[in-house]
Amino acid sequence: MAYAQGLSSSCLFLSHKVPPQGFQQSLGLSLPFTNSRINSSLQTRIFVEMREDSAPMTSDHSKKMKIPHVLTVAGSDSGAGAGIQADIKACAARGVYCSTAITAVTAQNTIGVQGVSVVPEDFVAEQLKSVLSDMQVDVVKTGMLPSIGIVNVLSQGLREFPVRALVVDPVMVSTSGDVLAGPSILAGFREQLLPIADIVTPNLKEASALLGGQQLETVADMCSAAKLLHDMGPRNVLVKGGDLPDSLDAVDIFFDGKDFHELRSLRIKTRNTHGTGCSLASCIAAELAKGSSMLPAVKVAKHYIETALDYSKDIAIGNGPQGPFDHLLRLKSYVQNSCRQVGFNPNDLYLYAVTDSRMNKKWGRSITDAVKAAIDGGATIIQLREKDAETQDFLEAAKACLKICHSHGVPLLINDRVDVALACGADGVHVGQSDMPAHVARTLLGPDKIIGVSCKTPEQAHQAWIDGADYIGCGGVYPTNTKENNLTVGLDGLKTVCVASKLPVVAIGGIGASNASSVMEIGVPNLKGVAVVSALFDRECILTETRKLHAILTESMSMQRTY
Ligand SMILES: Nc1ncnc2c1ncn2[C@@H]1O[C@H](COP(=O)(O)OP(=O)(O)O)[C@@H](O)[C@H]1O
Ligand SMILES: Cc1ncc(COP(=O)(O)O)c(N)n1
Ligand SMILES: [Mg+2]
Repeated sequence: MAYAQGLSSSCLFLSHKVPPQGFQQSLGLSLPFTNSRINSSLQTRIFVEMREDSAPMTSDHSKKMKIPHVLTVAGSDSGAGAGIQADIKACAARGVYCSTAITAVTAQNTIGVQGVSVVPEDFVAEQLKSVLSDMQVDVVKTGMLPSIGIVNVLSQGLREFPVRALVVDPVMVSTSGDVLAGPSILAGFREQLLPIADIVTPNLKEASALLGGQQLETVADMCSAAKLLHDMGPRNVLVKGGDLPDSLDAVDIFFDGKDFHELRSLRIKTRNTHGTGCSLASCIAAELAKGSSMLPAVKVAKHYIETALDYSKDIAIGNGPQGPFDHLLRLKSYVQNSCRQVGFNPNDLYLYAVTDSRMNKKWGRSITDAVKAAIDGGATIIQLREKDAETQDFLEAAKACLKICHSHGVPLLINDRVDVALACGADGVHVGQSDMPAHVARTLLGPDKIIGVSCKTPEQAHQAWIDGADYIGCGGVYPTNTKENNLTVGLDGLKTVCVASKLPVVAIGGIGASNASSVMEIGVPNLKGVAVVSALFDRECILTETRKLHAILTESMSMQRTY
C-alpha cells in the first residue's frame, strides 16, 4: 500500500521488533477533535470513508480506520508552552492523534519553573500500559523523564508493547535554566534509551551532558558530538543549535551514521521560544507516524518550528523572558480577524468555477464581473487562476473578488500563489504538482485555510492527504486547451483516483454542459463536483452558462439518488 512507501524499515523500526502493524488498514477514525481547519479536514476524511462503508458504526475492529498516533511520555507544563501540552498541540497541528503518559507535573510559567512533582514510577507504568495495550500507538516520543525508575518502566513498556519508532528528546534543563532531570538520568539515556532510539534530539547542553561535559560552541563541535552520540546506538542524531552563540541562523546537525546534514533556518527574533525542543521532537514523531522517513520528517519539523516562531514572534503571553508560541497558528489570525468564516465543506466543490484572465480579456469583462456572474448562476466555490497578471493587479483583483464571494457565502481560493492568498485573506489555495508542496502551504497558511491539490494518480492523492490538503482536483478528465501538454486521465483515471482518495474530489478538464452528467455518473461518493473554466468563462453569458450547468448537475445528482 502506498502509505508504507515512505518508510525505510531499517530506519524506522526498533531493532528486533515486530513488523509494522496497521499499515494495511486505511486511516481515519472518529476523533475527539472539534474545531480547527485540520480537524475539519480529518472529519472530512472520516465522512468520506464512512460514506464508502455506508454502514453504521459497529464494534468490529476490522471495519474501523486507523489514524497516525503518537504517545508522548513527558512532563506537564502548567504554562502550556512546553512538555505534554506542547506535544499535544504540535501533533494536532500536524493532524496526528497524541496520547500521553505524564511523568511529572511542573508549576511553570514564562519566568521559570516554580515546582516539580514527580509522578510515581508505578503510575507512569500504569499509564503506559493503559495506552500501549489498547490504542495502536505508532510512535513513542519521550520528553522529561525525571527519574531513572521512570526510564526503567518506559524501557520495560516498550519491550512489552513494541512500536514503530522511538523519538528521544533528552530533556534535562528548561530554557529558563531550571533542572528537569538530574545527572543520574544520563546512565538511563546512554544504556537504555539511546540504543533503541530511532532518533535522539539533544540541544547543545544536553549533547554536552550526554558526552560527559564536552563544550559545544561551533557547528564543527556539533558534528563531532553527533558522531559520538551516534556511537551510543541511536539510528539518527539531531543536535539542535537553538542556543548556538553568535549564529544568525538556527542551525541543527542531523547525522544518520553515514552523512551529516546541516539544517539551517532563519533565526527568528522573538522571546517566544519556550517549548521549541519539545515541539520539534513531537513534530518529527508525528511525521514518522504518518509514514514519512526520517530526514524528511526532521526537515518538515524544523520548518514547522521556524514558521510557528515567525508567526508568533509578537504574541505576548506572560511577563517573563521566555514566552510560548502558537503551535496551531491561530492566535494571531484570531486577533487580526476574529469574525473570519472557517471550515471547509466538501459540498462546496459542487460547481467549482476557475477564472481565466485571457478569457476575460477576450470577452472584455473584468474579473469581478465574471466572478459575480458565476456566483449568481450558482457557482459554489471560486478559484482565481490569473497566470498572466502582475502581482499588484492580482492582489487588488483578489481583494475585490473576496468581497463579492464573502457577501454570497462562497469561498474564494487562489491558484498557486500562497503569498497572494495570505495577503488578501482568501479562504485558501489550489496548488499543482509543481507548485509549492501542500505541506509547506499548510505550514504557511495554518490549519484553517482550504488547500486543494491537482492529482492524476492514486499516489499523488495519497500524498495530498498526508500533506494535510482538504480536497483534490483530478484531471484532465477530457482534453482541454486551457492547459498545454496536459495528460488526459479520462473517466477511468478519474474513477481510479476517486476510489483511492481519502479526500473529496472535484473533477476538472474539458468539462461542460455536454459531459458533466457523464462525469458525475461514475457514481463514486467522494466525487463532489466539477471544476469548470472555458464552459463558463469562454462564453458570451457567464450567468446563463453557470445556471445551465447547475441545473444539469442537480438533475444528474437526483437521478443517482433514485437508484
Ligand atoms: N529563534 C529561533 N528561530 C528559529 N528556529 C529556532 C530558534 N530557536 C530555536 N530554534 C529551533 O528550534 C528547535 C529547538 O532547538 P533548541 O532551542 O536548541 O532546543 P531546546 O528547546 O530543546 O533547547 C531547533 O530546530 C532550533 O534550530
Ligand atoms: C515539562 C517540561 N518539559 C520540557 C521542557 C523543556 O522545554 P524548554 O527547553 O523549551 O524550556 C520544559 N520546560 N518543561
Ligand atoms: Mg529551546
